[in-house]
Amino acid sequence: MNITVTSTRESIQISLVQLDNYGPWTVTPSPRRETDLQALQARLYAALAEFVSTHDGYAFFDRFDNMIAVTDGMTVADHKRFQEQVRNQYPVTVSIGIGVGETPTNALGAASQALQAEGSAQDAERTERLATAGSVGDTPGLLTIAHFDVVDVTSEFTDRKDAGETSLTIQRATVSLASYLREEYDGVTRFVGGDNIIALCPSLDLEAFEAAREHVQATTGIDLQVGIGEGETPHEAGYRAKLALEECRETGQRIDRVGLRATIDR
Ligand SMILES: Nc1nc2c(ncn2[C@@H]2O[C@H](COP(=O)(O)OP(=O)(O)OP(=O)(O)O)[C@@H](O)[C@H]2O)c(=O)[nH]1
Repeated sequence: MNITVTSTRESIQISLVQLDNYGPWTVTPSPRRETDLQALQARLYAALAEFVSTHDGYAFFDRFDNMIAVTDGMTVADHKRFQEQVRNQYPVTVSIGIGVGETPTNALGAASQALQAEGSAQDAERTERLATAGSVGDTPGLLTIAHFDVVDVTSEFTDRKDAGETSLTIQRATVSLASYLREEYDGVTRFVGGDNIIALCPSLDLEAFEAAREHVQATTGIDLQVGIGEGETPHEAGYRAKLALEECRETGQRIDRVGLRATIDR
């Protein structure tokens, strides 16, 4: 195990990006071909990921019609630019709730409530709303990101087991971890592809991450390893988490943390 780095963050900013009136659109004038909808959703997610990346943010596809981004430092004007980009390039528009909270769960809850106050996701009159809760664009301090993955997924699952069974196994691990971190620590946790699960967390000690790992092992039998990173932006924190995860892979330890001593040059 690596050294404990103590850091605090007073707040985190999370944006909830919601496609406007998407449900009715998918069946108007008649149900649209499913693969066309899948391609559109994938492109919109790619657009969001690339947009927040230019501001060193993080993005999660969530349910695709509702996407989440960690947008610390991004202003209302930045979000409006993304709305304009979607309007100009796609056959749909998006509304956005921006929430600032003391914990990831609080921030996402605040973003949700701000957006819900603007009207229903299936209200044809609610178009391109941008609602805020808290001091947007002003979240100084350090952010914590934990990047989990399944130990040896390739040799234990991908190369040996039925792909359907493997997928369900990863989903079970995700639900177990996400529920635990939300209930215990107000974390927001999402599957990001492969065997990777990323958690936005308050500043926690290493014992908390070990407890989360043990919970997943006890409830699903899945052995997770986790890299934890801190930084002033989601990218910085997430990149350090990746460096820490690499350390786990090299050493065989299950938890590693990379603090600010690791400089980020990419
Ligand atoms: N989104 C995302 N996917 C990744 C990342 N790293 C690996 N993957 C995906 O996860 C899959 C498994 O890769 P690994 O986790 O390296 O494989 P492993 O067999 O579990 O090996 P160890 O992690 O060393 O235990 C790959 O096929 C990739 O699709 C990452 O940083 N982000």
